[in-house]
Order: sequence, then structure tokens, then C-alpha cells
Amino acid sequence: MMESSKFKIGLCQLSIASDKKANIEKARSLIEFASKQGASLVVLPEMWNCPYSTDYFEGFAENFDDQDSASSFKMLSEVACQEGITIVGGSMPEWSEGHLYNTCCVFAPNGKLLAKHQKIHMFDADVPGDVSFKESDIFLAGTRPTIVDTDVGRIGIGICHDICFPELAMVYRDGGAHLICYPGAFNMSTGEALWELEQRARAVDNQLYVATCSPSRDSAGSYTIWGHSTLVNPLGEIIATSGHDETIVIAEVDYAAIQRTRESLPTLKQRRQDVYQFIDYHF
Ligand SMILES: NC(=O)CCC(=O)C(=O)O
Repeated sequence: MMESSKFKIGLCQLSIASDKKANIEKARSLIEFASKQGASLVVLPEMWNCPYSTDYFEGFAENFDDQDSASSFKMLSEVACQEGITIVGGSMPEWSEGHLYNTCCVFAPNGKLLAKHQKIHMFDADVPGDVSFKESDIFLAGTRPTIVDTDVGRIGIGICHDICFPELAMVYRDGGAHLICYPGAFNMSTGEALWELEQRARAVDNQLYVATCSPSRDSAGSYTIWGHSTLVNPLGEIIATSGHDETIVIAEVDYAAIQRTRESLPTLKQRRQDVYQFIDYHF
């Protein structure tokens, strides 16, 4: 399905408001702008249509099968088709079979839905005096990894806290992914400590590209977002990144770097599955 090993990616680091219609309009104009800059793959942040707060998720959620009310879903499909680009549509709160999920939709250049990833690892954290959040109070966790073949390569999808689990990234690598996209919304605490580290670790361990996209910083709510949307290459090097303000990161992905890295540092071939198990020898 892939047409070329080189292409431009656009990471839309949107500022999110408590007005859903405004979020949809903003996202559309940033996607169009990224496309005009030559991006053939555009990535949005986690919860791009809704503030990252348990107070909002339910009210902003969409049932994607209900085309009349799924305005965010519809916009992504329309703009993918209008611009002829692939979109990894960040995430949105989704109603499905009576449950709420944190869901990423991937659209083809003809506007067709290619894949849907429901966030697998719930962000439940309580650091006294610092960050406290419990996604599992409101969302049901997804149960399946998502790998999707697109015009811009084979892409694995994870949403935010999913990045902290190397096992998921390894499944994507073993499934032949060229790139893992993680829409995210890290906070000031774990953002500073872990955001860059997790991205570079997933990329270098698996020798593939990692792209992340965050909302821009909003200091008004209780959960302050870190920002710093980034593209990392298979050597774990940062190709392009941003600060915390609203912006679009445009960068070039070159999948030839995957093969080059894997040939010169063949760690994937050197794996020793025969010894990767703990045996207590009682020395
Ligand atoms: N929205 C999230 O999943 C936040 C994840 C996070 O901050 C982390 O440390 O993990």
C-alpha cells in the first residue's frame, strides 16, 4: 500500500477549549495547514475535541456509527478526503455498546476509516501533591493492539499512557510497523520526567520511527499539559520537536533509516528468547 519511503508528517499541537465546535474548527484548519505544508500524514493529540478532564469526557463523547451527531469523526473523514492525506485522528471520547472509550481513528486519503484503537492502558496515577487522575473511573480499557496499513506505511497506534508499555511497542515491531504514533497528553510532572525518554526508548528498542502529538499547554485546568510533540528516528534521535505552545511540527520521515539502522546494529536478530526468562537457580 505504501507509495514512497519518504514523506512529510504533520503533528498538530492544538490548544483545546471547552467548546467542542471550536475544537473541531481549529483542528480542521490546522490539518489543512499541515497538508498545505506538504504533510501526507497528519497526527492529532489525545482528546483533541475535548478538554482532558473527567468532567468533560462523557458530554463530548460520540457514537461513531451515528453519523448525524458524530461531528468530530465526520470532520476527520471529510478533511482526509478533501486533502487526500492519511490522518491519525488523535483521540476522542467514544460511546460504544454502552461504554465510554478513549479512541483513536485512522482515516485513509479517501476518507474511509482504516482502524480504530481504544486506549489499552488506563492512566490511573496518584502522586501526592502532584498529579492525580483516574481514567478507569470513566473509560473502559481497550483490549487489542492496532496495526494499520496506510499509504504512508504500516503504523502501530498507542494512546498516551500506552507509550509506557514496551510490550505493546514490541508487538508492533514484530508486526512489521515502520512507525508508532502516540497521541498523548502528558502532564507537567511525568511530562518533564518521562515524555521524551519513553519516546526515544520505544524508538531505539524497536528500531522504528515514533511520532507523538500532544495538545498545547493549558494552565487553566487542574491537569496542565506538557506539550512537546515530537518525531524520533530509529536511532532514538529527535528529528523535530516543539515547545508547549500551539504549533504544527512538520518533519520528514525516511523509512530507509529503519533498514540502515537494523543492518548496522542488528539487535533485533541478536535477541536471545531462550534466555529471557527468570529462573531461580538458588546459587
Ligand atoms: N493521558 C495520559 O495517559 C497521561 C499519561 C502520563 O502522563 C504518564 O505518565 O503515563
